[in-house]
Amino acid sequence: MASTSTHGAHPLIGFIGAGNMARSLASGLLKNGWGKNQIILSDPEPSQRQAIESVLGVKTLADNQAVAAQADILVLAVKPQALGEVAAALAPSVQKKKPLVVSIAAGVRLEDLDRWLGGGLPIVRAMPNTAALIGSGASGLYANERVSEAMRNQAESILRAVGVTVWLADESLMDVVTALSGSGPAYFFLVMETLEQAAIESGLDPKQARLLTLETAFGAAKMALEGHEEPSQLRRRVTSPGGTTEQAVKVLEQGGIRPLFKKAIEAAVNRSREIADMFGKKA
Ligand SMILES: NC(=O)C1=CN([C@@H]2O[C@H](COP(=O)(O)OP(=O)(O)OC[C@H]3O[C@@H](n4cnc5c(N)ncnc54)[C@H](OP(=O)(O)O)[C@@H]3O)[C@@H](O)[C@H]2O)C=CC1
Ligand SMILES: O=C(O)[C@@H]1CCC=N1
Repeated sequence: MASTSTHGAHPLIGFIGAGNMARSLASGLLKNGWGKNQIILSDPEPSQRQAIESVLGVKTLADNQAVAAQADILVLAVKPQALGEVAAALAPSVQKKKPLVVSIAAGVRLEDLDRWLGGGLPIVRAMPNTAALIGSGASGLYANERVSEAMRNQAESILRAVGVTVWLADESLMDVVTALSGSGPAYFFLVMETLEQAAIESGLDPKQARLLTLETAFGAAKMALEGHEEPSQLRRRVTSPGGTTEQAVKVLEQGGIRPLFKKAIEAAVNRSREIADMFGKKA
């Protein structure tokens, strides 16, 4: 096994749960110079483990405790509803090993996770998004007070392997990040679906409608990311006075696109809080 040093230069990173997110992160780490022998994953499903071993070439185990007993950094990547039970079972191992814990579970607060794990641990909470699968993710991070500067850098380097990261000033902002960038890909997919369908209904060939929709979304995102101008300014540049865009944007504004998105974000924020309360009540 790679290293026995705690948080040393070549730490061993263990993933509990080897689903989509854990695989994306492990794959991102490998592309960013981590060695295959620095990564280990546990998952109950044999076919899942076999697939990971053959695709990524990293070790997998069925036993969560065996991973937790050796990992310097332990990434918890099971579904939020499973985390209470999984974390409580890991408590003896993590209390002995004292790893840096990184949780990517949506809506599980640090305080609850720390309690399930037996208390006193350095924990970073992260909210990535599905674009981590292709290395274009965006994550919010928040650390508890036991996380040192070096540990923050370690946690950040894991999430940065699959995209950009921002540190939050307050844990409650995780709910906003979940609503914005965690759920956000779904909003853009919905807009793509809607535009494509409208173009088809206006007579365009479906394949052409798909291609033009996706390339338009990509081109707009790329221009905005280049950062030479604000998105509002870029929008104004497309909107010729008396032209076509002006009419479409007017319909969207009059239809309440801004208050509608505001309401959508608020609904997601509220649900994130509800989920946190629901899981937090579990012993
Ligand atoms: N998907 C997304 O867009 C985002 C997800 N997240 C968070 O990431 C986490 C993982 O999500 P995702 O990868 O999508 O989900 P997946 O369902 O793909 O991954 C979870 C994995 O955990 C395994 N698992 C279940 N029970 C246990 C157990 N007791 N011990 C070890 N492993 C277990 C599952 O196995 P099996 O399939 O056999 O049950 C599965 O392989 C979640 O907490 C989610 O909130 C965060 C941001 C965005
Ligand atoms: O919809 C959800 O609850 C999760 C969290 C962010 C993305 N998917």
